[in-house]
Amino acid sequence: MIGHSLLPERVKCKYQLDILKSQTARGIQRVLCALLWLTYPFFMWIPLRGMMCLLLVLEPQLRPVFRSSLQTIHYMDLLHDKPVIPKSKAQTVSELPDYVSWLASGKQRPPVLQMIFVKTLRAQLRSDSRINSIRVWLAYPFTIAETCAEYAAHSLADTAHTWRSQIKESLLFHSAEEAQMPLHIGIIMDGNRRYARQLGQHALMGHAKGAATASKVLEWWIKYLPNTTRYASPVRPKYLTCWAFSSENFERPEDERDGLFAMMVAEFKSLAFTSLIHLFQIRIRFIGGERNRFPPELLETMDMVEKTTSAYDALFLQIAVGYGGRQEVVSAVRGLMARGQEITEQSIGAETYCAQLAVPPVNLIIRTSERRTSGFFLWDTQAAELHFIDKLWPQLTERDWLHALESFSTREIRGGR
Ligand SMILES: CC(C)=CCC/C(C)=C/CC/C(C)=C/COP(=O)(O)OP(=O)(O)O
Repeated sequence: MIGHSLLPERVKCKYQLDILKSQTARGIQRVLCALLWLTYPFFMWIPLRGMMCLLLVLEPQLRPVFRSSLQTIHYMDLLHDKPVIPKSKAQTVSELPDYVSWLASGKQRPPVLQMIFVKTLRAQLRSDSRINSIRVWLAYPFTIAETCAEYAAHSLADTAHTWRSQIKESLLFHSAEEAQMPLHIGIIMDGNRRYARQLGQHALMGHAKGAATASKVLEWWIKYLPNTTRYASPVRPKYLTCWAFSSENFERPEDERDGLFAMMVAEFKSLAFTSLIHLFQIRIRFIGGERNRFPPELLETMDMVEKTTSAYDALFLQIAVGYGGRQEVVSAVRGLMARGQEITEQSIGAETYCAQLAVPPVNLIIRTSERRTSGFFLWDTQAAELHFIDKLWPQLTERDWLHALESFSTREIRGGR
């Protein structure tokens, strides 16, 4: 429990995370939860709606107890002991179903019982008469059956998917020669809003799903890194850069922008407490400009994450926020002019974010949903290979990631020679 030891004492005792260490306590906890969820519809006759809404609001706080994973810290604002909820103007009762969807759109698929609860509650919140409430109650067994069937189908699909990936992985990485792998991968995450729009949801729901995909990508990056745990040859540092927020994104509607800021705070804090980061000694750094346009809380969080991982040097994760390719070149040139230095290819090249952080130029850019680079590492991508995926970012799968690596491994890279 690496992440657990990093949590502040105040948080550890308040959220009783140590209960998760005991198998028996966890078992009892689960039985109690199951009893609660199963008996809850029978209390329908009592005006429980208010209490259920309260439960919903408390849910992010209860999540650490219900979920046996430190990923739960994901939505917690650890510094202030409160759940992180995307800000939306005047949250009224009529908007609660959206909030329910947001809760259900966490990083991982919620446990089956919780899902049944969310579905029933959503139907109840929509029911405007006693007759409709009774209908929801009568439909309860069907909701259970439907959700269980959905979960079974998902588990089967997941198993098939894992097998497929494992076969593909063994073909790629266990061949006689070592596969040609990119040293530095750059990712442009695109399509979150379109994904939400397709589902008739708020843009922030798309971003929440996008953030979940970003953490899966981190896992895949590590999982398929050759020369780490599986290979005997010496470990070479590897680099991953994710473009999370561009200079243009500042112009998004206020509620979306503020929601994105809140989500980034939660995501970045969660990164600092993710075991993977500490196990694989990943150093996290933020690149980009226009820091004065970010809220102080986000700046503090970025600072905290950089400090927490500053001693690591095995793998390097760069997160671009407030980044624009032209802005990067302009600020490099301005820096040179301010110091009275000559403007040459070499001098500009030495001023880019990559050069400043001693990160090699990008070898592979992966972008979803669009076929352009939008100025991503304008200066440092001259020799980069491009891989476009015709899917929206939240739809990216492990198979797509493997396919990108496989495609890179088969390219003939001559670097202009
Ligand atoms: C840990 C980590 C890296 C977290 C990042 C959080 C995250 C997912 C940020 C992405 C935000 C963004 C502007 C995506 C682009 O989709 P879009 O809104 O432009 O979608 P559209 O093309 O459909 O409009």
